[in-house]
Order: sequence, then C-alpha cells, then structure tokens
Amino acid sequence: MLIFAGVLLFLPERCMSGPKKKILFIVNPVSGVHHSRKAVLAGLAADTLDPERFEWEIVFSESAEHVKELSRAAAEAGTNIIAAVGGDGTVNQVVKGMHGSNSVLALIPAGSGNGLAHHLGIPSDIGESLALINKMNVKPVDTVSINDDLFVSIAGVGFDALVAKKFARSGRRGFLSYFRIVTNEYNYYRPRKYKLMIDGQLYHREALFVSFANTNQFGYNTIISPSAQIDDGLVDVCIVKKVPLIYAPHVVGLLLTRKIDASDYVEVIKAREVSLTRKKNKVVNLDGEPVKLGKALHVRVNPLSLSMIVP
Ligand SMILES: Nc1ncnc2c1ncn2[C@@H]1O[C@H](COP(=O)(O)OP(=O)(O)OP(=O)(O)O)[C@@H](O)[C@H]1O
Repeated sequence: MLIFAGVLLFLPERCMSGPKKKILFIVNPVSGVHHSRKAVLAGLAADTLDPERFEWEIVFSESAEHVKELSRAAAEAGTNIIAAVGGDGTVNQVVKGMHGSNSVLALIPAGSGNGLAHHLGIPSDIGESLALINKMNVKPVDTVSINDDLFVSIAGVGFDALVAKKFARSGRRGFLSYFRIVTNEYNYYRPRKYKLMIDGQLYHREALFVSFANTNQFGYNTIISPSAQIDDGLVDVCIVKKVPLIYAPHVVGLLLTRKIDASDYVEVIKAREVSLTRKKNKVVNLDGEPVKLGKALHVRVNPLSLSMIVP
C-alpha cells in the first residue's frame, strides 16, 4: 500500500489528469475581413495546444443557424470546450446552442468588431487566443434574454439596429463599411419614442437609440457604457439622444476616450430587468445582427449563466 501511494506521488501530473478535454472549433468562414487568418487555425492549434491535455476538431459552418446546430450537438455530446472562431454574431449563435450545458466557451476573435473579445481583453492574434485555452482560466459570465432570444454582448433598438441591418445587407465587413453607413444615415434618422419599465420604474424617452449593454461596447472598441461588467448581474440601459452635428466632434471625442457616459446626450441606467415598448416592430440589433423580435421587448439578465475561458 505504501509503495502504491509512493508511486502515485511521483507520477507526473499529466498522467493523473484524466481523459483529454475535447474541443470543437466552430469557424464562421465569412466573418471579419481577413479570411486567410482562419486558414492557419489548424496549424496554429497543433503548434499551440497541449496535445496531452486536449484533443480537437475544426468545423466550418454553412450558415448562422448551422453554427447553433453544431454548438448544440457538441454540447449534447459532452464536448468540454466549444470555441467560436468569428465575431460577435458567431459567438451569439454558439452560445445559443450551448446555453444551459456544462460546456465552456472559448473565443478566437476573427470577426469585424469583436466586441466581446475587446471587452474581455482576449488577444486578436489567433495564436495568443489559442494559448489561453492551455491556461483554462474559466470564469462565469452573464448572458441576457430578450423575448425568446439571447445575447452576450449588446442588443438595441433605433439607429443602432438600422446600422446593423444596413451593415448585414452591404455584404461587406470591417470598420470602414460600418463607418460609412453611420455617416450616410445619421442626418436622415428621426429619433423615436420609447416607453421603458426599468426594474419597476417607468421612463418615457425620445432617443436616437436605446442599447442594452452586457459588455461595454459595440465592437471596434467603441465604448458605449464604460462601466459595464459582464459578470455583475446587470445590463446597462444606454439611452442616447440625437447629437446636433456641431456637437458631434465633442461627443465622438468622449466616445473614443471611454467617457461617453459623461455626455448630456447619454443616460445609462443599470438594471436587472427591462421592458421596452415602441410603435413599430423595427429590427433589433442582437450582437450586431438584425432580427425582428416584436414591438414589445422584455430584457432579463441571466446572471453567471455561461462559463468562458478568459485571459
Ligand atoms: N457559413 C456561415 N457560417 C456562419 N455565419 C455565416 C455564414 N455565412 C454567413 N454568415 C453570417 O456571418 C455574419 C457575420 O458573422 P460575425 O458577426 O461573426 O462576423 P462579423 O460581423 O464580421 O464580426 P462582428 O460581429 O464581431 O463585427 C452573420 O451575419 C452570419 O449570419
């Protein structure tokens, strides 16, 4: 018995760590602008991941719905880590597929705005983000339900959703395309009236857009709610008025220096549960993707409902 205990003590840690963890990489082939970066994933994974602790498979998705199906099937099969290789839209579908399971989300940023990755400080270099998997620093984070749907980073109505719709239709990714749409549409956009019930308190507001921020940004490091935390059990309701063009440089300056919540045009209210009603069933921006969810929106935080690998 003593000899057996002695042998156990001197066995290398790896021999005692049990079966290898299974990873499924779900790659969105069209996210982001540099598609060739994804072609190097297989080689980088082989160079970076510890083969004694992990085994992995890489699949390319055929559509957004396919991303969700792949993720759901992997979670049901007990895959330990499901890695989203894409932007916020890809993360959104991966999370919908695995939500409520024991699988852990990893993120290899390969989108355009990469809002969640920027918020968490996940490196945009594929090799460096793969290396985070070896460290297995797993943290629970919040997700947010909106009607029967779900988001991880940000959702919203108004101008922000219009931009998401035009961006999706443009067929082009990247900041320049996004910026062009914002500047083309801004002058013509008429603020809308919204009725909000925020944790039991009623607000009537006319706004350019209303965003529900679980992370601090839209992507591209455009910070709409500097104090937003992904694990605080709260969603930041950001109510943004239309800024007259002469004040736009000042407000853009605040946006770029992470101080937009100091602007008179921006009101941020932290909440657990929000109901929003509006006149028309216009599109909603859901993690950067335009979707129709009905005139009335019910937003509720699911605290610490997702396990994620973070730096
Ligand atoms: N084969 C596919 N697999 C997954 N998604 C696809 C596929 N083809 C088209 N799409 C679409 O890809 C779009 C972009 O995905 P994603 O949001 O990950 O990238 P992005 O917009 O470039 O990055 P970000 O959202 O971070 O700005 C989504 O609108 C999705 O519907």
